[in-house]
Amino acid sequence: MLSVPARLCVRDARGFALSAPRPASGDLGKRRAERPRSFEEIPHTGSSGWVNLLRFWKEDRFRSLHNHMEQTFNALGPIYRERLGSQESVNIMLPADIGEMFRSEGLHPRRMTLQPWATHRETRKHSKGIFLKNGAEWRADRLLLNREVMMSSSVRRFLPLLDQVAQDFCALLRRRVGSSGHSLTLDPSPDLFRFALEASCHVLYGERIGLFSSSPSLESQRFIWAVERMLATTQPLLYLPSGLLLRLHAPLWTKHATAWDHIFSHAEARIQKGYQRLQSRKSSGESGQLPGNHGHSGGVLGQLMARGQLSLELIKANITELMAGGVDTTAVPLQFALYELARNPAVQETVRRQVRESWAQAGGDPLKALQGAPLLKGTVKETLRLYPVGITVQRYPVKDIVLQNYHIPAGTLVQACLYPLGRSREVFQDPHLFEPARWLKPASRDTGGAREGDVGVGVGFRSLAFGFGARQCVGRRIAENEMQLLLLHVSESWWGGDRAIGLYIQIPGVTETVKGFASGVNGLGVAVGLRRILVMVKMMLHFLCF
Ligand code: HEM
Repeated sequence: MLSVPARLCVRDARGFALSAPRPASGDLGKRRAERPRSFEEIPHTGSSGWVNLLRFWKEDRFRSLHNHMEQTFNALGPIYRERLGSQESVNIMLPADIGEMFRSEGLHPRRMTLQPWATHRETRKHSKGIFLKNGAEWRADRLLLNREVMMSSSVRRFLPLLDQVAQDFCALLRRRVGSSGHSLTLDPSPDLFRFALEASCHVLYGERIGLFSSSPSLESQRFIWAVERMLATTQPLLYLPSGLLLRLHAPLWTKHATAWDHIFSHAEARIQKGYQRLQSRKSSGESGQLPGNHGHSGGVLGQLMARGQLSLELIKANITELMAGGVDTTAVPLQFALYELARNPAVQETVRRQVRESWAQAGGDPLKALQGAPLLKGTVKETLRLYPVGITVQRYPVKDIVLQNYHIPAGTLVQACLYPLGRSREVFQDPHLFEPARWLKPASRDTGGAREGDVGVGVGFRSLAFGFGARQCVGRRIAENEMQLLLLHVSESWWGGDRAIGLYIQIPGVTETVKGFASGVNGLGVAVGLRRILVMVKMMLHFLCF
């Protein structure tokens, strides 16, 4: 059996770690028994705050951040300090410490502010939504939004909308596969971005914007361009002083602000339409919900307007943030979920079998179909364990706490680092394996083949991709269901044909091309990618010549 030394890190072809980051301090139990040490004694990375920030301003920010954190935990142990710009952060990775952080988050938990977004709202005199607000103001809005997107009654309302988009997306893929001779190799990321945007618009506005059509309207094209540009410019702006760039009229800032302006005016147009519809319904004596284009509720926007508890300005602020928060966050893990399913044929087969049975019994009801296929939820959780989009979950504890026997004063920025947590052997058995069944409850494990001693046995704070507690991701239910429904229809679409129909997933930067969703008889197979062929040819030449 291959054993990995504690400080050695094995990586896969994409540069993601296969071995777990291991706490360097040997005897944690012994250290806990000692008197708490001072904050200054927490191991420090030593580099300056601005150097740390600039290090992450790379094309692949996620990977560089993940690798940096993992290497630092390997070197310094399960807790370390570092400067981020002008503030100090304490980074942790073990569930017990993370639990302690959340227990002291207070009634109004706080995260780091996304400064470019906040500067845009301040300069344009727009209200902030829950993403950017704090304190009692945040809580008041958040409770109203929870009712529209987190409660099970709201899930039942938006599930058919998501299902329709997922089915249309798969029909589009099938057509494309069909017209290219029963097999298609694609980089799924631009398509998934469109899928996520179409799904968000349907749920939030109750409106389809036609992104799957071969010629989307000019308005939709402008909108997708604005969302793409806003997301692309947010990343570099995180490491630069937005206020200064604004004063200098720097092109980067102007692009960011103009993209936001467009997203806001898109929301405003929908609000005006909704308002007119609401008024005409009221004047004709009807009350209650707004009908959307497809006979549904007019989306979350319609619900918020019909209830009338948030001002139109606050509705606009929150709807715009929900739109911005939900596109990349689902598109990226979906790409990795397809990739992992494609390169793990046995897992894919198990998921597909469960999906088929459940879909057949559900009679077209998406809620029943998802309930009968818990491996879909496991697939989403497992993907987010290995590829967390959030990188860290942050809190400023409201009281002094002790972590790893170090004293942390109230108000310090503490960050739970999701990637080292998800790949830690202290926390997960065989963390490098993609096993959706590890998240099943013991009773339903038989179908999924999980192993004894794995997750689900009482230790919390391991699945934190959506954060935790009162401030956890408000779009969580939308995201989970959107991803599960897409995987359901993708799995179901390519089942059981006599002829091999293949969707080949190819992600730039990933060296192997993966053959996915081949015929139902053969399941998935991994195709040999170009780079690997070149390596094999080189090896053969080597043996032939020498
Ligand atoms: C896989 C998809 C997603 C992931 C992994 C994700 C992750 C997160 C995380 C980690 C947080 C911070 C939670 C905390 O501090 O405890 C968050 C907050 C938030 N997310 Fe998501 N998110 C996803 C999808 C979405 C979607 C689809 C929407 C909108 C429809 C959304 C809207 C928001 C908003 C508005 C907040 C701020 C909530 C608050 O501060 O009260 N997210 N998300």
